[in-house]
Amino acid sequence: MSRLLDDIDSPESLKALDIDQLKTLSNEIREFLIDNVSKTGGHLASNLGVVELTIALHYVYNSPWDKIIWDVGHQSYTHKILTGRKSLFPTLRKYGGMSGFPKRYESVHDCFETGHSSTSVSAALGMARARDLKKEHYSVIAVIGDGSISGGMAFEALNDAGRSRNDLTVILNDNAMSIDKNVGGLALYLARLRSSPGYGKAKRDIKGVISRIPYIGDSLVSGIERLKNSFKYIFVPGMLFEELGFTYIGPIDGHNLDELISVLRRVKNMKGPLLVHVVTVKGKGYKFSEENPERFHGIAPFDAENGHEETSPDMTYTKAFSNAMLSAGARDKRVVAITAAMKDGTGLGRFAERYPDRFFDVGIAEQHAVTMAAGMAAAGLRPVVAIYSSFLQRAYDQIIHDICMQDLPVILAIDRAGLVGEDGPTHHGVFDISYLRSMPNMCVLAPKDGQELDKMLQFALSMDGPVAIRYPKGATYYGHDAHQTDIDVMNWECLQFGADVAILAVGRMVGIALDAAAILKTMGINAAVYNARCIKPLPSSTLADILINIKRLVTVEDNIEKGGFGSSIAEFIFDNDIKGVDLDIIAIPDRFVPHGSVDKLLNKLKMTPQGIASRIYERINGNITVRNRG
Ligand SMILES: Cc1ncc(C[n+]2csc(CCOP(=O)(O)OP(=O)(O)O)c2C)c(N)n1
Ligand SMILES: CC(=O)[C@@H](O)[C@H](O)COP(=O)(O)O
Ligand SMILES: [Mg+2]
Repeated sequence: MSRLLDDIDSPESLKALDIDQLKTLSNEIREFLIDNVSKTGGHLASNLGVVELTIALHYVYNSPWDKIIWDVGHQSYTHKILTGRKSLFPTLRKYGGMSGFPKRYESVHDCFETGHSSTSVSAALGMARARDLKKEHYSVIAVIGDGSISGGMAFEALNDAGRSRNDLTVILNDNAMSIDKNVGGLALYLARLRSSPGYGKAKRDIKGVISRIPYIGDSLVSGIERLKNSFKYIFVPGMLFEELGFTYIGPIDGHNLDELISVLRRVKNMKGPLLVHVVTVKGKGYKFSEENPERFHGIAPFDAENGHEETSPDMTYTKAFSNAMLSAGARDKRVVAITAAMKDGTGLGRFAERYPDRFFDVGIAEQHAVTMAAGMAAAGLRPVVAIYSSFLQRAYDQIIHDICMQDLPVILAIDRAGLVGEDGPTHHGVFDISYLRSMPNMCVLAPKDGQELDKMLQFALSMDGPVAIRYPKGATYYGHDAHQTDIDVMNWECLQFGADVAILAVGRMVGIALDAAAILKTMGINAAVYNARCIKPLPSSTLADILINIKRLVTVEDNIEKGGFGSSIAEFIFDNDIKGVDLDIIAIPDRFVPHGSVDKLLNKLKMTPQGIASRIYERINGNITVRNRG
């Protein structure tokens, strides 16, 4: 049977449909999303929740003339379908395939790239101001979730936009969920709006609100009564958003296409900063994701019939951290755990259950999480802030100003360090070594396996200053079975002796370096391999000892080459005026790495055992121009 979806390849083709057809289309899109994401994996629940909203936006507005900005961008799949990318879904998040986030290179309809949360209102206000300065005429719409609107940047932007005279529409997609249940005062406030006993009051006060709208389309200006009757939705005065300077419209049922389209048609003609509050159900239309939106937020391939995911690895670094935190919490009552809306992603779920009083989910607020931890440390607690590497970039200044400058004992547990794979460049955690090692007082550690992670956490909790422990997404390393019970966290571990070259490897790259050394052996090259678990401070006497015997060093790290671990070795050689050393830094090159599986990306970057072995072989044999530009 033919589907309406088969003929939809642009917003124009959508506009040819009537409302009943749009409803049919929304069902077809849901089936399409479930079918495709079950095969590729991806952010299913958020996308199922915005099918009608996305249809209504493209039905009413004229993208790419009008600009639609998707906050985080993880919910942009229907937007991608409606803007001509349906056929690319089998390639979703695969190397060379379609990104899971808006990308300007993919489509003119992706007017602004996202991935990190809470950026859309700032970007939209920027576009609106540019439009007005250039005397152009188009609508700018930011679509932001109830989780993302709680982020500091979103508040800053609302504060600015609310007082501006610029025309701008913020669509608040409220599903009461971040990845987990949404937290904080704003979430409670939105819950009150949703249950809306204030409807009656709103209706009484509507006249006052309308009088504050600077301009309403011609047909409406004439009669407030007519407006009142024709708007089934509500203007609610005296609320937070109104006080900030926005005209608030809502709450609207985000799955009712008639209502959405009629509201957006009117909103399109209104002036000034507007906030349209749309209520949706995360995971809508698929039993398993409605029941369990957390699990279907970002999911690996799964069986669409029963919702079962492909099996995940037994022991990940995240699970090792989770275990280590349970033990740390039992040992020391001063240990507290903080997450910025990533409780399960960072493995803190079990700590939260076991020690609810010592667990803090602050919402999508990395800056606040870090400074709050500094406050806790200053007041005698031992805070562990677990944040993904790329999201921690948000808190760069807070780490310097609030933690390092006061030399406070805050532990940064940095998950998803290195390449994360399918989420791509917005999420790869490849900058943390560079920015953390430049901070005075900061100690930077990287475990090669789960056992070291545990020891590092214990060590960090015994320290009086800041410690960052960075570890990657995925299965822990098992290859090296000679586990030491007495790990000297501040020193490197020699895993293999060899006289021709010393490979100094960091974290996940240790196992890969050992495999590279095995390949080199078959090529007649004896490589020493060191687990460079302490990145800062460098264990200078160990490094100096290595350099007495071996003048050829290769560093291997899953961090950007500029300013990373390899750079610190170059600085050491330079600072100590050590002559005759050949240093090769194998790291992420100076460009953004696309999405794709971690294995595929490492392969492309020639950071696999074979790639590293070949590069070392060629360098030793005279061709020193080989770089990892893959
Ligand atoms: C700066 C930053 N921190 C954390 C995340 C991880 N993250 C992605 S989506 C999400 C929840 C967003 O909730 P909401 O905006 O309500 O969208 P929903 O998933 O409910 O549709 C979080 C915490 C992120 N992308 N960016
Ligand atoms: C959209 C977003 O930022 C998160 O959902 C992220 O994709 C989670 O990554 P993990 O799947 O590695 O937890
Ligand atoms: Mg939400």
